[in-house]
Amino acid sequence: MTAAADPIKLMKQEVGKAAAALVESGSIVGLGTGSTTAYAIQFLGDRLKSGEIKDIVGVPTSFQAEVLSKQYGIPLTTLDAIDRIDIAIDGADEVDPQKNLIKGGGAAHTREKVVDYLAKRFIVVIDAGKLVDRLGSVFPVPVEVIPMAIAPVTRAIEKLGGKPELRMGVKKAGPVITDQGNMVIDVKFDAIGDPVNLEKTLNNIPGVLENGIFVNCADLVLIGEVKDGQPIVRQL
Ligand SMILES: O=C[C@H](O)[C@H](O)[C@H](O)COP(=O)(O)O
Repeated sequence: MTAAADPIKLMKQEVGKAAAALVESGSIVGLGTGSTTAYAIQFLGDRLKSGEIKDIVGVPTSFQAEVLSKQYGIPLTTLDAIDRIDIAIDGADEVDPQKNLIKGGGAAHTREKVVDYLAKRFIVVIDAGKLVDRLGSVFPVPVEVIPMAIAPVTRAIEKLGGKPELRMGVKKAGPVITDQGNMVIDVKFDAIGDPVNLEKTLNNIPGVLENGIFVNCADLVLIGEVKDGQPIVRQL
């Protein structure tokens, strides 16, 4: 007897495949972080290996993306060696109807923001469970903070009405440390009425490096769903 396929995994695979299919030969590709983007990187590597596309080069947004890209044979570069990113593929933790995002569930939002905003075309890959009417409904906003400023930043966030929580490691004692050597405060807001302003306000607190609100940057959101037992992809 075979085990039933995990529907979330199926949706992520399907949406990852759909995003990888949008990459053309000769492209410089921003490679996002997380479990959904991991499938896009895998399928992109498959297309390269089979000769379906050629001459692509990737810009990874995290150590995870770098390791996966190497595993799947995608050549990599850095931002100082290129003058454009043609397309970026990245996941999200929440997406609202205006295609605004909360990202950073994997603590990679700072590098992701640099790469995703630079891309001429930014494709977001999610499963249907990430769609919300209003940002902040479920997921807290990740805020990357330099370690010496954790206490004052926490107090400043409380004054804004947020409920801050220092992100702790799993299978590691103590806080999560980002690829930049910083910490992450996850901030729960009751509901985010004005994501444009909240993004700026959080980034204006001294000691904050970057937060996970991404506004006005996603060009296309690919949503994985399961319909009649089959995974499908629709667009927002
Ligand atoms: O820091 C991580 C990223 O922003 C991810 O893209 C985001 O958390 C979504 O990840 P996943 O596809 O694993 O849900």
